[in-house]
Amino acid sequence: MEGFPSPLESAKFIADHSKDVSVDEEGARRVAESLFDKASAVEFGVAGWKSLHELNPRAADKEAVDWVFLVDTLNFSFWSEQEEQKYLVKYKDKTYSGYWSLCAAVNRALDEGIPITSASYFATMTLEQLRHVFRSDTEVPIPLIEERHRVLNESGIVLLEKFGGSFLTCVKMSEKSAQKLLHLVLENFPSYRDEAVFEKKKVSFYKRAQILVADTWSVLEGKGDGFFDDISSLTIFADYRIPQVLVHLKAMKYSEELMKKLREGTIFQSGDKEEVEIRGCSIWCCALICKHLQELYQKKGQDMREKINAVLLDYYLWDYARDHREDMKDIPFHRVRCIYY
Ligand SMILES: Nc1nc2c(c(CN[C@H]3C=C[C@H](O)[C@@H]3O)cn2[C@@H]2O[C@H](COP(=O)(O)O)[C@@H](O)[C@H]2O)c(=O)[nH]1
Repeated sequence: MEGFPSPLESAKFIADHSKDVSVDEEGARRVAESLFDKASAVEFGVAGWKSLHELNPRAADKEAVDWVFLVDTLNFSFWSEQEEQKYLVKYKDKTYSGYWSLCAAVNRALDEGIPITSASYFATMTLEQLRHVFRSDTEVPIPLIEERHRVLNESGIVLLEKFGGSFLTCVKMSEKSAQKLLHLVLENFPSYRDEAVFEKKKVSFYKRAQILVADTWSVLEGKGDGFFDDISSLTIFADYRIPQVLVHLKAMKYSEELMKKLREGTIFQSGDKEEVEIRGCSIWCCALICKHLQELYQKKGQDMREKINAVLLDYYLWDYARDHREDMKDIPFHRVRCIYY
C-alpha cells in the first residue's frame, strides 16, 4: 500500500498552498444547503447510476463489471478544440458526445458482435480494429486513439495474466474494501497512476482508479461483491467538468491571471502548477461540501452517512454540469490532453 499518496491528503496540501485557485468555504456551505433537499431523493443514491443513464448496463453481473472496466480504462479526454467540431457517435437513433460517445461506441460494438469488453479480445486488439469500434459520425475522430490502443492492450494483458481475464476477480480480492481495490488497481494497471509533483511533494488524484471503484460499486448496486464498507473514503473524480461547475456555483475561484489563460484556451501539460491546483482544490472543495451536508443532516437528526458521500456528490455535480452547459458557457474548463481524465 506504500508509495501511493492519498488523494484527500494531497488535495488538502494543494489547497493550502494554491496560488491561482481558492476554495470558498462560504460558497461550499451554500452549495451544501442547495443540495440538502436533493440529497435524500432516490436518484441521488446509487440507483441513479442506472435509472438516469440509458447507456449504462442494466445487469449486475460479471459482464457488467467488465463493461465498467473497459469504459473506465478509456474514460479520458473527450473535449474538442472547437466546440462545433466534435467527435460524435450515433447509437439507436440518438447522437452522443463526450463521455457518452465512448459508451455509445462500446454498446454499438457489442451489438455488432465485437467482444470489446473481453480481455482476451482487447489485450491483442489492433489499432485498426479500435479505429473501427470508435469510428466517428462526424469528421472529428476520437482524441488520443493511439494512447487508447496502448492502455487497452496493456490492461487486457494484465487482466489475463493476473486476474483470470475479469476485473470481477480483482473486485473479489479487495475483500469489500474500496481502498484495497483502489490499491490493487494502482499496483497492477500503470495507466491509472494519476499523480504529480507539487511544491516538491508527490501528490495524487487517481481519477480513473477511483471512478472505476465507484462505477463498480454502482453497477453492482452496492450489493454482494459490490458492497464496500469504506466507499465513503473515496474522493470526487478530478476531471475537467467538476472544476467548471464548482466555479459556476461559486464554491471555488480562479485568479484573474488563470481565468485569462483558460479563456484563451491555453493547453496545459499534465502536472502543470495550474492544473494541479485546479484538480486538488476541486477535490478539497467537494470534501467540504460533503462535510457541510452531513452536518446539516445531523442537525436534523438524520444519519445520512450511508447516503451522502463524495461519489454520489460527484455523480450529481457531473450530471448537473452536463445538463447546464448553456448556463456554464462563460466558465472555461482547463484543457489537458492526457490519459488520466
Ligand atoms: N468527475 C467525473 N468525471 C466524469 C464522470 C464521467 C462519467 N460517469 C457517469 C457515468 C455514469 C455515472 O452516472 C456518471 O455520471 C466521465 N467523467 C469525465 O468527464 C469528462 C468528460 O466530460 P464531457 O466532455 O462533458 O463528456 C472526462 O474527463 C471524463 O473522464 C463522472 O461521473 N464524474
